[in-house]
Amino acid sequence: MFSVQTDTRLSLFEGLQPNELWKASKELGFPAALWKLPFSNEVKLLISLREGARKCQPELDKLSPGFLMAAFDRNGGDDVLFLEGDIILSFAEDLSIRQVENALGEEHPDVQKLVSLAESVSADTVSKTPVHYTVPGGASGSRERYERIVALAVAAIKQNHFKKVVLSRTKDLPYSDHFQPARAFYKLAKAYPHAFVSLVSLPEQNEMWLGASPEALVQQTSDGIFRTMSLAGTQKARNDAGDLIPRFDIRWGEKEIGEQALVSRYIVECFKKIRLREYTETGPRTTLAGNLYHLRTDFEVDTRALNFPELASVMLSLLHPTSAICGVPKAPSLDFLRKVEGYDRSFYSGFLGPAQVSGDTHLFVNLRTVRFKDGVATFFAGAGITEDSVPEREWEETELKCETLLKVIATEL
Ligand SMILES: C=C(O[C@H]1C=CC=C(C(=O)O)[C@@H]1O)C(=O)O
Repeated sequence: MFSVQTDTRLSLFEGLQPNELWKASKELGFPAALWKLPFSNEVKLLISLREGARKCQPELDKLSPGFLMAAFDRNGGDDVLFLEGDIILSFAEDLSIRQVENALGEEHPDVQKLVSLAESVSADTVSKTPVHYTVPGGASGSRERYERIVALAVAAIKQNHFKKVVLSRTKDLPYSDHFQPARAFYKLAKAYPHAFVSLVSLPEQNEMWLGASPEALVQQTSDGIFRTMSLAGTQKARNDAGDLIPRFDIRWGEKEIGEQALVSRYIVECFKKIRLREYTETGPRTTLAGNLYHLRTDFEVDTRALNFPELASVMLSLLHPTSAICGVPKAPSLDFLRKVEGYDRSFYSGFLGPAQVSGDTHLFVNLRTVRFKDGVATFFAGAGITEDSVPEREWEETELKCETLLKVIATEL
């Protein structure tokens, strides 16, 4: 187990706001991550006082506190990015600092540099002129391609190549120099209390990722409880008047029930592979994720009772990529994606989240996410294709998924 002398004095950081520290770390080229766990008001900011994120294997029980970020396609186990938790700050809802974990100490020159730059970033630099952007609707060039590959996938499923594949697409929009990522993060965190909201800056890649994920991949808390979930099946959560449809009025069709059952079965198969029978399974239940409802089943294991502390690492390597983002069976559906999807998903549908922060690990699937790079905001969304899929509806589903973020941050771009 890792042990570092951690400085927990508030003094140096007192009065600083997350957006000031965010901007300072970006300017200094330090990788950083800002996040909020589902149903929590506490926001955490992790800053890695190093030139880049290091690469590692996600052996969760052996890691020091940090933030992991993995691409969708790990090519049989490629390393994942690890943002070292040199400084981890916890902010209350009123943005005051609740806790500081500073592994380098207040005297460290990079810590001093960061704090003095953050102090000089005045909150008044926030642009007062709102940049309005009308989200374009209707058909785009890529709609045709997407619907064509959905039709191809349905044909492949009917020919028994696989049972399900999750096909994704992107949507590009420009963003202006006035764009304030930390402000967009707070808007999302407020709009989606149930989601894992995160903002990650990767200076080496010259990109930022903002997202509101509804799907936990692997969680392990300091009391030894391991959790994962199967999440699939999608329906609009609001009627045409914009009112939330009550959860209990939601009815699911055969397509969605089957699609989600495949994900649950996949998780159970992973447990079987390691001969683990002592898990609880709750669901499926209808769960809200932004502007959408999904079907969700929760799985839980007491790793202490089983004396199995490495379960989270083992399950991570078995689960990713799950059938909620790849397909069933995994190998032929992944092969189909690599050949047909036609673009690099990068970190979309990979996983990300804090590892060993206060003894807890919370890794989420990188869904409902947008990448900011070179003036282009790229939204990513996918839909589970089964033999009952209708290409037009799947496209519309991906539009709804893009809207999860767009609705909240369009005026910020
Ligand atoms: C692949 C995505 O969502 C997954 C998670 C929930 C429901 C899904 C679905 O209904 O297809 C997807 O499996 C995405 O948001 O890009």
